[in-house]
Amino acid sequence: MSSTEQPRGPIDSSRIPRYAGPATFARLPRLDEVGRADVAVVGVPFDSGVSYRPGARFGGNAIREASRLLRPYNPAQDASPFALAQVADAGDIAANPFNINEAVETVEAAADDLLATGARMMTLGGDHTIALPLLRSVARKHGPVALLHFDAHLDTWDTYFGAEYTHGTPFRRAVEEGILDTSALSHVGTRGPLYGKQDLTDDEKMGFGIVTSADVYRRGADEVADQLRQRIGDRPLYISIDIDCLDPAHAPGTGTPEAGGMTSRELLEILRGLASCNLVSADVVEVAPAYDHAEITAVAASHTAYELTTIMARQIAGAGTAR
Ligand SMILES: N=C(N)NCCCC(=O)O
Ligand SMILES: [Zn+2]
Ligand SMILES: [Zn+2]
Repeated sequence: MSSTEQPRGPIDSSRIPRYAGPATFARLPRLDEVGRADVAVVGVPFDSGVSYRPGARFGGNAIREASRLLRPYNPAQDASPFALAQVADAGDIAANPFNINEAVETVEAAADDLLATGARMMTLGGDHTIALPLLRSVARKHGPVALLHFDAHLDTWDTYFGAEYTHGTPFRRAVEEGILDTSALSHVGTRGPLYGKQDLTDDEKMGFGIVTSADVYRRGADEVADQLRQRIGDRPLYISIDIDCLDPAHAPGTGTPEAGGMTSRELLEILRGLASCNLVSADVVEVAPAYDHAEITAVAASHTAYELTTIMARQIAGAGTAR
C-alpha cells in the first residue's frame, strides 16, 4: 500500500450479512487481494506437538469463523484498527503433520517471508510448538525480543518422549537459542500441577517472572498490566497467548485445560493496558474447536486477536516505530 492509499477494510456487514461468504479474519481482504499488509493474519494448522487432546490444527479456521462478528471500531482502545493500517488475511502456512522438525522449519521460512514484506504477524495456531519458529524469525529481524507468555503452563519443559519440539517446550528452546531478551520474560495466568518443584527453579533460572492466575485475581488487571509494562519498557515485544490461560469456563475448547484460570475480561483488560508497548508480532494458539461449545473459545480467541491487532495498527499509524 502506498502512503496515499487508504487501507482496504472488512466487508461491510450492513450490506452483506456477516454470516455470508468465506471466513477471513474479521472479514478482511486476503493478502493476495491487497498486495501487501502492515499486519498479516496467518494461520498455522499444525497440532502434531500436543501432549494430550489433539485438534488445534482446526483452531485458526474456528477463530476466523468466530471473527465474523468483530466490528471495525474498538472502543476500548479508541481506534479503528483496519482503517489505521492495512490488515489482511495471509491464509495458512502448510506444515507437515508427520514430521515436526520439518514443520518447524516450514513455519520459520514462511514467517521470514512475511516479515521480509514489512508486515507484523498475527498468527492463529495451531498448538504452542509453533511459537519457537515464529520467535526465531522475529528475532532474526529485531534481535532478542521481550516475551509475554499468557498460558496456564510454563512451556519451558525440556523434552517429551525424547522430542525437543513440542507444545510444552518452545520457550526453553528459545532461551537456549538466545532469541529472547532474558531481562524481560513473563508468564501470565500460570496455574495447575507441575511435574516437580524443579520446574519452577529451572524456569526462574531461564529468566522468567511469573504472574499466576491467582495474582491476576487478587491484584487486578490494571496493576498487573502496569507491572508488565514497566518490565518490558520500549523493547521489541512478542506476545504469545495460549488460550488455555483462560479458565475452562471461558475456553473449554483447548487441549490441556486447567481449572482456576483468568476470565476473558481479565485477559482483554491486561492487553489493553499494554497498548503503548512496541508489539512486533503475536500469536493466539491452542484453540481446539472439537472441545468447544457455542464457539465460547473461538469467540474469546477472536477478540484476543482483535485487541492485539489493534495495538499493532495503532503503533503503525502513530509512532512510526520499527516495523
Ligand atoms: N502448551 C500447552 N497448551 N500445554 C503444555 C502442557 C504440557 C504437558 O502436558 O505437560
Ligand atoms: Zn497451555
Ligand atoms: Zn502453551
